[in-house]
Amino acid sequence: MNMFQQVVATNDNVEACKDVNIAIMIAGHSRKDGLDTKDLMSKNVSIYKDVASVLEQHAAADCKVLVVTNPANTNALILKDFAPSIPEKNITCLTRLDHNIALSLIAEKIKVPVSDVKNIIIWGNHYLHRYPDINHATVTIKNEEKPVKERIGDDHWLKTEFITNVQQRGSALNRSQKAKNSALSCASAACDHIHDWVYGTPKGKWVSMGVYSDGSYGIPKDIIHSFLVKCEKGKWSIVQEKKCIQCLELIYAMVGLTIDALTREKMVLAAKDLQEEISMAKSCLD
Ligand SMILES: NC(=O)c1ccc[n+]([C@@H]2O[C@H](COP(=O)([O-])OP(=O)(O)OC[C@H]3O[C@@H](n4cnc5c(N)ncnc54)[C@H](O)[C@@H]3O)[C@@H](O)[C@H]2O)c1
Repeated sequence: MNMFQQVVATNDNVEACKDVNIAIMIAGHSRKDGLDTKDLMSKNVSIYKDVASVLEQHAAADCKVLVVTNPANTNALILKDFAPSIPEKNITCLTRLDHNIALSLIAEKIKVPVSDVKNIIIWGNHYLHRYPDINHATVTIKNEEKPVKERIGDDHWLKTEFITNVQQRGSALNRSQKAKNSALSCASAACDHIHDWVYGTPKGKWVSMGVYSDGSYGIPKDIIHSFLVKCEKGKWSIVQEKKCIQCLELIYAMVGLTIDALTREKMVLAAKDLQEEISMAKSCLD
């Protein structure tokens, strides 16, 4: 059944937010407007402060929010601060574009379709220090699932060119396509984010989403940080770090992921970068 009914184009925030179940927030300025970081931030966080209360008052009670506008993690946090009655679980930001870029670079390197690669993680902020972690990623070739690291076998490339490419690909797209910038791949990533959030992620597969930190992996609490999540029945949950659990009376099992020293170092850097960005954003609102 085709659920699409109509498009309403409006510059009235109340009309735009009325009864919406899914809000994809793309309003704002981008670097192509020639703004420096502080000016861009100041303009965009003010937009998010203003729109937060409109969304809180007029959107559907269960509205799922995806913030795309940069600085995406921080705008999402500002939106939450100024819309306190929207549940934390309902406010997210887009890091799926970085996730998709990382998948495609790996697929290109191994020469397989992107759909054969899974479980890359983007940690941190949708900005300079976002960190693509391939330690748990796998590629399936002829029905055989193997670690990406093993298939690539070029540790130097993974630790250098690959990381830099993921971190800089968005701005490279902006430079190369000028006015069109990364809009199409960004739109496609936003669809992926909402699709998986609403319909769920397949068993054994996770995706990257900017979500409220509960302190998992030692990431500071109460910031919006990119984690690996799985989604089920319209809800996301963070895939947890390796720990020992009691599964039967006297039987213990190790579940979750292990984090290596390099990833831990990059995660700390990404979280620090994000906390500095949040302080700068809050100073713009004072
Ligand atoms: N998170 C990501 O992965 C990702 C990827 C690409 C772009 N982005 C960001 O998304 C944002 C949008 O990018 P774009 O290329 O579509 O920019 P754009 O300039 O083409 O579109 C932004 C739109 O927002 C509108 N706008 C400006 N102020 C507004 C306000 N106060 N209320 C309502 N609308 C307003 C503008 O008129 C414009 O139409 C930028 O901040 C960009 O950096 C994020």
